[in-house]
Amino acid sequence: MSTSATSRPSAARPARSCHSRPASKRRPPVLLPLIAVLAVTDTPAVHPGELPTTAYVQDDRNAGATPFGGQRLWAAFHGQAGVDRIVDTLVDRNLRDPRIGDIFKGQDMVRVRRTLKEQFCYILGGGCSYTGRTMKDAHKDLGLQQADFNALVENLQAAMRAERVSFAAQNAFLSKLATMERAVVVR
Ligand code: HEM
Repeated sequence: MSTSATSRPSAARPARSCHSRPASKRRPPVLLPLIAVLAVTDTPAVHPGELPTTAYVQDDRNAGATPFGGQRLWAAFHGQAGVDRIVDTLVDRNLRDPRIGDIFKGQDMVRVRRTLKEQFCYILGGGCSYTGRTMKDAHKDLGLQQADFNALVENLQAAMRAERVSFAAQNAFLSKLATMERAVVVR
């Protein structure tokens, strides 16, 4: 078996390492600032069937409310399966609703469904992470009015009723969402 001449550093052209350059000629460490910027602006992964969004910092606090402690609310909403049904009913009702349906048309409803499920699970104490944008950012270009907010709340109440969530649990959850009104509605 012959040894290939190319596998050895040639005597005429000794192998070079960047560390052998004098410090003054080394390339500037461009990767370090790039990594620092990415850590702050954090481009979230694009999930299957969803459109990319502009970069934002992912944080559970973007959900807009702190989670309930314990498992009481999570159980009252029938866990993940119950939350999935409620969000699907809510989104379907919103899309069919003549008062607010047009606001949702043409939006990335795959993403809205997914992030709403995460947000509800997070707030209800189901232990999910919320990966979406802040309520202010997500709604800033929609020009939403109080009447739009009220229509969505009505649809959510109907979805929770259909899931047979107790009125006490419905009201506890609605009180968390009420605090987001200022971030969602334009005044
Ligand atoms: C407390 C009430 C509300 C909550 C908790 C909520 C929650 C959310 C969430 C989690 C998202 C996705 C965020 C993301 O993409 O990162 C979203 C987006 C959206 N929401 Fe809401 N929302 C509320 C009120 C409303 C109302 C009243 C309307 C209209 C009637 C509305 C219309 C939309 C639309 C159209 C989007 C998609 C925006 C886009 O992708 O640019 N939301 N909302």
